[in-house]
Amino acid sequence: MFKVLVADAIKPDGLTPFIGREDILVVQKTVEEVRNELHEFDALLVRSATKVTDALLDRMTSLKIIARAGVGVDNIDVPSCTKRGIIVVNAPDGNTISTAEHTFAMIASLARNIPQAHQTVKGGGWERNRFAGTELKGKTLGIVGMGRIGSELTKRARAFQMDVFAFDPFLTAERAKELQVSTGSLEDLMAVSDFITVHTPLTKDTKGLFNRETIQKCKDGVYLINCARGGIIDEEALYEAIESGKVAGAALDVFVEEPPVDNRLLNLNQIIVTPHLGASTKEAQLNVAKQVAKEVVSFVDGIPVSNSINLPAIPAELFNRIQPYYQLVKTVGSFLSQFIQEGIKEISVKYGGDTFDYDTSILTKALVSGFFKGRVDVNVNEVNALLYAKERSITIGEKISNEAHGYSSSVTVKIVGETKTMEVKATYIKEYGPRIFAINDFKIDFYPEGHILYIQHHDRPGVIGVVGKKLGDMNLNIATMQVGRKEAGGEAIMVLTFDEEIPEDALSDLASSPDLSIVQGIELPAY
Ligand SMILES: NC(=O)c1ccc[n+]([C@@H]2O[C@H](COP(=O)([O-])OP(=O)(O)OC[C@H]3O[C@@H](n4cnc5c(N)ncnc54)[C@H](O)[C@@H]3O)[C@@H](O)[C@H]2O)c1
Ligand SMILES: O=C(O)CC[C@@H](O)C(=O)O
Repeated sequence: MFKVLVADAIKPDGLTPFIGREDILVVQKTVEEVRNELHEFDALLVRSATKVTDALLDRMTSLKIIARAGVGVDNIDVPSCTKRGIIVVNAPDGNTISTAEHTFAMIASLARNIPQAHQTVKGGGWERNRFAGTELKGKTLGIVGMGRIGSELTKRARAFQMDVFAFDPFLTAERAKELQVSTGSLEDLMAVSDFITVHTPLTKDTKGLFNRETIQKCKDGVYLINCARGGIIDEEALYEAIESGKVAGAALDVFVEEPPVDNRLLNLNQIIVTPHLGASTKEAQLNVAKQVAKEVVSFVDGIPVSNSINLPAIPAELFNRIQPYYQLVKTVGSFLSQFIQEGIKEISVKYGGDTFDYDTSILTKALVSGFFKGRVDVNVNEVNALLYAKERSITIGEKISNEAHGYSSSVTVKIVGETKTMEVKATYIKEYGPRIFAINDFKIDFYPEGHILYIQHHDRPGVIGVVGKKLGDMNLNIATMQVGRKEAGGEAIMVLTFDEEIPEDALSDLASSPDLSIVQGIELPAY
């Protein structure tokens, strides 16, 4: 049973993708409520309340996937998840419209002092002069961060006849033209904008982007809006700038500490605030809950997730195309791993032929994870495979070439160990399935699945008979057998498959035969 912990307030209507799945158990409780069963959960669904720290991950030993019902993953220790092979997914576009609408509501409220006026009237006041505002028409809105929310905001600004000036280092001239916005540096934006709103993630570059020094570069009487993450506008600097009159007002949906405790900004009339409500609409919450629940279901079904933070995205159509090689490289990794039982220095792969016209890094990650699976007792998968190898100073090489060795496509995988080097060539043939067609330059052709016996021997009459007799005496039935050699009378190999696992004593008995130089049992997963 795959156990999912829904730890934060995630809309139950959004959990419909789990309905009818008898293999998935969904538990809606906080981390505290299930503190003694944390090790049992395979998936964790959160919003921003649950802090997914390294310490929590230590206790969730079965965790395979964390889904954030929203955009920002700053409440999740993503590097620690990556190290542990835990996939982190989010719901990047489910709350875009709601957050853009909320931001625009904040801009309009600031311009017309609506929250302050509302409060005064409710208190019996009627101060029309005090709350006179400013028109948005003809004013410049500076948008820092022109991603999903920033881009949506431009449409709302245009409807109010505002000019938009954008700053985003990743915004192309073509996209800016499409969005009908002027662009320039952050300083240019500060110099021309009457209202400035930030829509970036909180990173080391964006933390304190608006600080004592940079705020001084803004127009006098500017309005600042933050509906992204607390800290992008430095809270102390903002307080001082409002007190001095440099900033006319600010709207904050987010704070460095949430909820804000003893925050002086809350004492200022020029500040309007909401309690991190950007994404809090029924539509956004339904969208994000559905998106992340679908991701978890895909994960359970072995379909690649679409919005992973620590894995490359693979569209379903591409995955269907690469799937045969995805599984093949894992199998080849496992095959080689069972041969080379010593320290590894290098794993390299060459992709040959026309199948590989896409980013093959996911295949390389699958290969490396296939190599380590079963070899080490930590969870090595596509999320952490390259990091795991790097931490152990194992060089990973990847090349694309035209050479497919007579097939339409093939992969060549080489492992360099402390004392041994081994190379396998494999392909996938439609309707025949996967084939290993060369091992260390021995030509061979077999289906890499199940219980396999690899034997290396000298090519001379009678050796095959010796092997057959020994196996017969042990009552082991050979399912298939392939032989390969480089030249007559030289070294040769046999690859035999069996319907059942080859017992250890059978392997040691064969290994004691002077005719056989290598005897290796190999277990591979079924296709
Ligand atoms: N208040 C809320 O409830 C709420 C809801 C949703 C999202 N958010 C926040 O809003 C942020 C933006 O969301 P989004 O969906 O638009 O994300 P996005 O990834 O689509 O856009 C972020 C943009 O920021 C840009 N950027 C990154 N660093 C920058 C820098 N130093 N200077 C300028 N631009 C920079 C990126 O190029 C990108 O275009 C999220 O990171 C999240 O933290 C808040
Ligand atoms: O869960 C929420 O309501 C906040 C979501 C928001 O901050 C986000 O990053 O998507």
